[in-house]
Amino acid sequence: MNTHVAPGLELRVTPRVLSIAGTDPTGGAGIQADLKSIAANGGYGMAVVTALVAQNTCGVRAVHTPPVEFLRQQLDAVSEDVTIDAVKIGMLADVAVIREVRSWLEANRPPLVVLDPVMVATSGDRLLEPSAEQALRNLVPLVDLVTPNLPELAVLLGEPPAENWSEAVEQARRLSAATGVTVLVKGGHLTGESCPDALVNSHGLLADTVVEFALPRVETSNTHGTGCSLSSAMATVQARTGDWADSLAQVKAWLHDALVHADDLEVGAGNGPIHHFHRLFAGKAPVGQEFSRSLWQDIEPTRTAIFDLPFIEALGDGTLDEAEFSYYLAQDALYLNTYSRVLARASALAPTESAQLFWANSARVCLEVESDLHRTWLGADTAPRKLGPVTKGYLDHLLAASVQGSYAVLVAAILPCYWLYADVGDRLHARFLARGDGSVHPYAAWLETYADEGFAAATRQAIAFTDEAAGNASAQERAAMRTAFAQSSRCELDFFDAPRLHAGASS
Ligand SMILES: Nc1ncnc2c1ncn2[C@@H]1O[C@H](COP(=O)(O)OP(=O)(O)OP(=O)(O)O)[C@@H](O)[C@H]1O
Ligand SMILES: Cc1ncc(CO)c(N)n1
Repeated sequence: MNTHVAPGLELRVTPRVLSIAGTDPTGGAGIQADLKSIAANGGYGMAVVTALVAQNTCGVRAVHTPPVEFLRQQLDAVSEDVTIDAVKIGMLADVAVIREVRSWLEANRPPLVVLDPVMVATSGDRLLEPSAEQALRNLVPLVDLVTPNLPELAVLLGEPPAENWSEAVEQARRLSAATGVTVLVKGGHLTGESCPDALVNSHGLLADTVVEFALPRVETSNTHGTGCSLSSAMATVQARTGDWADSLAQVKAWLHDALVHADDLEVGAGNGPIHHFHRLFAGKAPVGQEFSRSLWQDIEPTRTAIFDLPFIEALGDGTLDEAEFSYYLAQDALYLNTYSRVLARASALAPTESAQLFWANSARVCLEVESDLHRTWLGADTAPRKLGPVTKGYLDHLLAASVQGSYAVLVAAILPCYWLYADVGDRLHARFLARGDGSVHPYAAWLETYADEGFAAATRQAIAFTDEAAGNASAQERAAMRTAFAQSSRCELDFFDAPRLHAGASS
């Protein structure tokens, strides 16, 4: 089962994101901001320092650029050990640094690279030698997304700065056309009530589209590091969602609130930092992975009970009675038909396009791929099957969740169907391989369907969408999600036990 949104991109719930940038000892910009931004957006942050900057909220005092050999040692130390899902590149200081990062990128291209073409700090101080501008221009075609502010956009094009938003978007179009790279043009430097950003594309499927997001401009002078924070957040969220527009919508909303709470921090006398962890400090419920992890912990007894079932034991070692397996599969075929409609309902309720696409695709794949297995196994046996009592109970629960209208509760009800099957498939398959006796497993096709990496990837996405929904849900809704998840898990347990109880009665 393959439900990836963007082909070739391995989406991860907790992406491993590397920032290659300069430092800010006051913690508001550069690498320090990147690490906070990556973590605040659910990633695992790593950092390679290009330059040490003696700066604070008022300005830059000095820059020390270590030898590029040492930069390369840092880059290699990370990439020879860790799989990097996304890279954000910030301050590059001079030509030698750009050359070294470029050479490393050419040898170790991670799937996702975001370039923030840092040239000048919020304070007006230069962070890139003017002689390095051409080298930076030449780096742009190597990346996936470039995030210039208006003066940087002008320098990259060798044109005067845009004076208004429509000129800026036109310039972004020209940069995208010249480089083949998606441009995130930022309106932070304009004035006016609204603060627009736009994703501009000139190539591929999205050719000539401009996706614009504007949020109200926040009345604050504490905007130090917004550009750094935006670009590293984009790298992180994109590695999880695979959709630039969805990523920008999420990141923009987060950044807006980080600006709203910036004044609370009272850091420095100049342009202070934004509040990266405003959501955590606001005492909001667990977001990101924490919520789904706690769901999984809640159902520990149910998971243990599943692995203790005679049905699962026998399915794993291949000794399962064929009549019981046939009963199970026939009930599962009935189940999957309605389940597919429940997935389609999740798609209809989904708050973002990437979620909508994921659930719609899941509805299709579940009918196609899984019912293939059933057709093959059940063969010409087309005798009408009666809905067993456990199957009916499970479907009633899912249908109830799908009609009561909460997307969050519905996805929580759906999730055990992914997660428990991925877990059972993985463990039983590993157990079979560990036996290593070369025997043919009678239920190998079943094990392979659920131990498959594609199914695991889909499960990770379903988990991420559930966490995302939890992050936007009220405390009451999250409690209902917990109940729905636990209830579906018990249904899964009963479903695996049903053949033992009912196979003889009606198959
Ligand atoms: N006052 C504000 N209110 C709301 N959003 C803002 C404000 N200032 C900047 N932004 C947003 O912050 C992000 C960074 O934009 P900006 O154009 O300031 O980039 P930058 O100049 O690279 O940032 P930096 O200040 O780190 O140098 C954009 O998403 C922009 O829309
Ligand atoms: C190190 C560093 N990178 C980027 C910026 C831009 O804000 C900054 N001030 N410092």
